[in-house]
Amino acid sequence: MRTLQVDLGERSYPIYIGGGLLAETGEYFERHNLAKKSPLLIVTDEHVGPLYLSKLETSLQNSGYRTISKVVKAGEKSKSLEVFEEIMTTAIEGGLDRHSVVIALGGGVVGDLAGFVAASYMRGVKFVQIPTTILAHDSSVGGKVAVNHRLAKNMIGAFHQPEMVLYDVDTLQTLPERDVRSGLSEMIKHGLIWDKSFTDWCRDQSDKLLDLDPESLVYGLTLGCSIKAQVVSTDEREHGLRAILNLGHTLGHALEATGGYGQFLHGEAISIGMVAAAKIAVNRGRDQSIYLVTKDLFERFGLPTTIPSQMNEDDIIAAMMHDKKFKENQIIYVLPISIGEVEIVNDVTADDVRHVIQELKEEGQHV
Ligand SMILES: NC(=O)c1ccc[n+]([C@@H]2O[C@H](COP(=O)([O-])OP(=O)(O)OC[C@H]3O[C@@H](n4cnc5c(N)ncnc54)[C@H](O)[C@@H]3O)[C@@H](O)[C@H]2O)c1
Ligand SMILES: O=C(O)C(=O)C[C@@H](O)[C@H](O)[C@H](O)COP(=O)(O)O
Ligand SMILES: [Zn+2]
Repeated sequence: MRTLQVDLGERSYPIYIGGGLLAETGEYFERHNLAKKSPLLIVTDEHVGPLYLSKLETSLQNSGYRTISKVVKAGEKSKSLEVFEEIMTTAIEGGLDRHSVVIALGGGVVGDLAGFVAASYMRGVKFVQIPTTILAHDSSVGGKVAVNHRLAKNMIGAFHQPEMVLYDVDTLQTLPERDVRSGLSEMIKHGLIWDKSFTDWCRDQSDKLLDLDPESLVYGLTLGCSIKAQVVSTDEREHGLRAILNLGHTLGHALEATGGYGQFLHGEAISIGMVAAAKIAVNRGRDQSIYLVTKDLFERFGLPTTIPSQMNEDDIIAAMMHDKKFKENQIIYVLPISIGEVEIVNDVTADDVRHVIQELKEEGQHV
C-alpha cells in the first residue's frame, strides 16, 4: 500500500493506493475519526453498485456505521442538476445531518457529482473519494466538484476537498476496455505537463497498462496522483500553476458539450484536445516533433487524435467560448513547450483553434 499526501494546511488529506482497500474502509473511517452517529450517504452508479457496493456497506457496517445509498445511471449525463437534486432528496429523506459523510464510490462522474452534493448539503459536509476507474486517479484528487450545464462542462460546482482518497486498485480489473483507454489519457497528460521520463515510461508500458498489469498500474497511478497532488498543493484554487492540469481540456470540453455528453468519453475528448494543443504550439513555431510524439503516444493507446468530419467548427468554437478559461475575450490556453513541459498563454485566437480543428478533421479523412 502506498500513501501520498495532498498538502493544503488544515485541508490536507492522504491518498491511499493499494489492493483490498475496499474491504478495510470501515477501519480507515475509524482512523480518520469520521462520526458514527450520523448516517453516511454512498453515491454510486448502476455499473459499479452491483460490483462493489455491498462490500463497502459490509465493511462500514462492521465498524458500526449506518449507511444509505443512491445509485445513479452510469455516464456523463448523470453529472446534471436533475440528478444532483435527486441525491439531495435521498440525503434529506435519509436524515443526513451536518456530521454525515458523503462517499463517492465510482469514477469521475460519481466523484464530481457526489462531491458537489457534499459541498452543498447543509452548506457543506465531509466527503470521501473511493475511485474505481483509472481516470479517477485525477478526478478524486484536488477537490474540483461539479455538474455540467447543457452549454458547458463543469459549469456549476465548487472546490471541496475530500477527507481521504481510498483507491482500491483491484476494482480496476472490471473496467470496460474503452474506459481503460480513456483513463490512461489523463495519466499520459500528467507526463506531458510535468515529466518527460513519465511520458516515456507510459509509452514503453502501453501494452502492460492496457492489459491492466497490477504492478504497472500501481506505479502509473501513483506517479499520476503524485503529480496532481504537487500541483494542487501549490495552487489549490487555480490562480496560476493549476491551469496546466487543463492541457487538452479547452477544446476537449467543447467537444464533449458539442457531442451532447455522449459522443466522447472525457479521456477521448482530451486526447484530441492534447493533440490539437501540440498542433497549435507547432503552428506557433515549436518543434514539429512535439506534435508527432504526442499523436503517436495517444495512437498507441487506441485513443482518438482527429476530429470527426461531421462536427461543425462553429459549434465547437461557440462551446469553447463558454469555457471557464475564456475571459476578457481571450482564451487561456495550455500549450506544450516540449514533451514534459507546458506554458499557459492568453494569445491563442479563436481562428487559431478553428484552423487546427479543420486540420484535424482533414487528417481524420486520410486515416
Ligand atoms: N474533478 C476533477 O478534477 C476531474 C478530473 C478529471 C476528470 N473529471 C471528470 O471525470 C469524469 C469522467 O470520469 P470516468 O472516466 O471515471 O467516468 P465514469 O465515472 O462515467 O466511469 C466510466 C464508466 O466505467 C464504469 N465503471 C466505473 N468503475 C468501474 C469498475 N471498477 N468496473 C466496471 N465499470 C466501472 C462506470 O459505470 C462508467 O460506465 C468526467 O465527467 C470528467 O469531467 C474530473
Ligand atoms: O484538477 C484540475 O484542475 C484539472 O483541470 C483536472 C482535469 O483533468 C479535470 O477534467 C477538471 O475537472 C477540469 O477542470 P475545469 O475547471 O476545466 O472544469
Ligand atoms: Zn480531465
